[in-house]
Amino acid sequence: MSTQQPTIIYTLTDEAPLLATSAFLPIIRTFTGPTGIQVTTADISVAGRILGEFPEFLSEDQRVPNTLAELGKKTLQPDANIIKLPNISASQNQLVTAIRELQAKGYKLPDFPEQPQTEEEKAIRLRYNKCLGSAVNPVLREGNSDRRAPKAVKEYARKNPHSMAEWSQASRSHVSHMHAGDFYHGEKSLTLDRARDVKMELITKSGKTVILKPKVSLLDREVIDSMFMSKKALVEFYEKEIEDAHKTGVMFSLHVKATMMKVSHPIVFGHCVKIFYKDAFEKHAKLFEELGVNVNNGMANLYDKIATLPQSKQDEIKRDLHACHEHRPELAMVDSAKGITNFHSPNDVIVDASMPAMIRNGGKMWGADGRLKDVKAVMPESTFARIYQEIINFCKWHGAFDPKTMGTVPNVGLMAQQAEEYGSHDKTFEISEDGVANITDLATGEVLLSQNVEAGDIWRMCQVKDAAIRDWVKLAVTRARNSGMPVVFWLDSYRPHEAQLITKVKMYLHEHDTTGLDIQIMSQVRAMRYTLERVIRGLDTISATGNILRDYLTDLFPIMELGTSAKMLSVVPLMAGGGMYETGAGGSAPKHVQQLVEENHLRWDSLGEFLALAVSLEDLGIKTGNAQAKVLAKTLDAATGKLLDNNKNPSPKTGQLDNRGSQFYLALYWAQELAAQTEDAALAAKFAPLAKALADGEQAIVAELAAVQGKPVDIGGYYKPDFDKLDTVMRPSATLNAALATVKA
Ligand SMILES: NC(=O)C1=CN([C@@H]2O[C@H](COP(=O)(O)OP(=O)(O)OC[C@H]3O[C@@H](n4cnc5c(N)ncnc54)[C@H](OP(=O)(O)O)[C@@H]3O)[C@@H](O)[C@H]2O)C=CC1
Ligand SMILES: O=C(O)CCC(=O)C(=O)O
Ligand SMILES: [Mg+2]
Repeated sequence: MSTQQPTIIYTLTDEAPLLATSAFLPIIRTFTGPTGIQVTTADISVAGRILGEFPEFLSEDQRVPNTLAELGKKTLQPDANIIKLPNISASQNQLVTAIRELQAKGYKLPDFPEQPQTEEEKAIRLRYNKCLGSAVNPVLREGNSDRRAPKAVKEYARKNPHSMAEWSQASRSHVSHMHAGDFYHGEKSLTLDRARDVKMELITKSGKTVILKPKVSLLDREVIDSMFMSKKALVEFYEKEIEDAHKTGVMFSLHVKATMMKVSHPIVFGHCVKIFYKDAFEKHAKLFEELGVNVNNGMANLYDKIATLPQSKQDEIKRDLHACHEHRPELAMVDSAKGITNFHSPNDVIVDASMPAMIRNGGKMWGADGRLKDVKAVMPESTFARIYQEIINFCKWHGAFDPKTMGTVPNVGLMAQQAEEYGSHDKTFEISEDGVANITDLATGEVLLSQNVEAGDIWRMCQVKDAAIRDWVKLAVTRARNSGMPVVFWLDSYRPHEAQLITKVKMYLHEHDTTGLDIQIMSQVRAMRYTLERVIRGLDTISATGNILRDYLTDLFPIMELGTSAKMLSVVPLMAGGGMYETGAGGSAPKHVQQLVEENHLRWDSLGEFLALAVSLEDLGIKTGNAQAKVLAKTLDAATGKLLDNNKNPSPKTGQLDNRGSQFYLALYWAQELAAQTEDAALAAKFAPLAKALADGEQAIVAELAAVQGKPVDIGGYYKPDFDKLDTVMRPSATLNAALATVKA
């Protein structure tokens, strides 16, 4: 990107956010056009990433560049200004479906090798693996995370509180986690004394050396961890908890993050399914192996694989699976109407969103009969699960939170430079044989960290670079200073990794003037308790956390405070000087696409996009000295405030104002704000006619947008929709389109 023109890069992602973009980009360009700010796009959708990975299989005109890699490079340049919408972190099932859709569209991609045998298949599988799970965020997040509810949004939530179910002290809901044998209990950690290249190797009991990762280059003062999850302990834990739920008559649910922990959590998930249906799996072990059933990809995989069998055999397997339910607890449902359970796919229940939803529902999840019930929430790894038990205890005692009065909990999260779990994907292994797992210095042969492991254990290495930690501490201090809020670092001195972080946090705090600031370090459970005690008193507290708690808390608190994390401001100040502005903290909500396709109503709330665009413009204004960008930012913020005040956000119900209507109101208010401001007379003059046209056309536009609803629409694909069709569907108001077209750059 050699252009001198100030540029914002807007990402094209998947599902609902992409749909919203089809309508919003033309609006953005209408407003930025006269100021010379360029808005370019970068396609990082799962379909785009697949195509970018396999150019040699495609015809010339089908080829696309590896946009994600290019955008990753851009994040390392000081002028980067990126608006990042949520993208699919694909499960294997989603990836396979996306590949099939692309193949059906004429892209001659190789099939996804589920069980690669030949070298060629293994190579293809490795390339497809790059598109699996959380494959985008670790590449782009070259900075730490600053997520908060903007003042106007918090005020709006106070005035228009969302519904919160009641909590009863008699609730039987609780969290179950391991007390031994999990990553927490087996963790070892150290800070490097100098830059080193290391390897990860397994020395088996039988005397073999298996090199699992030949080389990892580590920097001076980097923190590394070696940890493992014992398969034996995990399986025993599941047996015990499933039995406990059955005996005590409470519903069972499993909460993992198979997208972000894309190697370890599908395995953790798969063991649970196999234990739950143990009898059926034992009986059909040989057949399942022949069929290549892999329930790490959920029960959906099993049903898919047995579909090729004769009907009588299929019926027998289904009967045997059903029979297991006789002596197993009731399972929480993802979709009780369609009979989809918690075990259907590992990505269906993603802990950051699923636990807050449960807590908001008074500690309940849906049962097979379509009723809300108390539930045992199983999160095997104890490291972070304990925070949820603490908040459940709190709700049982104090009742549900009150959005009208509760304080806010912004987050400053450590995630830069593939920090912690983000960097672990290629350093996580399922151990093949009993032995010793070592992280060994390549040059000296010195064993830095060593673990005794057994076959089936999951062993992984995480790392955090010193510069990332230093930047995180700086960001926390800056946020404390700018907001006047206290900061709590959620760090547990009993956890080896966090003990290393505590030393560094204390050291780097000395680099800042912290006079008058309230900065504390507390273990996670204490931090939760302390924060909640303040929350119910209406007091605000910044949480400074590692990567996983960043993810968990930035859904948990927004969902309590605002009803959704979609309304969060989510900034990534890039360490190289640029900025990435994420929209909300939520995902891509597949249900939303279904509703659009069936009923032509898009419930997706683009408030996150509006907030992100305003800070992106402001940053551009400051860094390039473009005064008009600043005016655009200020007026957009005011327009967003007005949108909230006037309740013009989308409704989930078909027939009412949807995403497109909400965007129309934003455009109207933005144009009015621009016309009314006095800082830039040229801009005021440019947008006055648009403000008038939109105000005059309000009734017609809203009617045109409403008229299309209630009927199915065709967008030409799920993973790779047809952009022309999208344009037609997402921009159905001729009056609005004509008004926008009158503004000339
Ligand atoms: N930054 C990123 O790129 C992220 C990507 N993801 C990906 O998103 C997908 C779905 O994840 P999931 O855990 O279900 O999380 P989601 O946040 O997509 O969904 C949870 C629920 O939150 C509500 N919601 C979230 N955002 C909005 C919005 N802008 N407008 C209206 N409602 C919203 C919806 O509730 P309701 O339907 O009740 O309105 C939705 O069903 C996965 O592929 C996941 O990997 C997830 C998190 C972050
Ligand atoms: O990278 C991911 O998949 C996690 C995304 C997410 O949920 C978040 O950043 O809040
Ligand atoms: Mg999240």
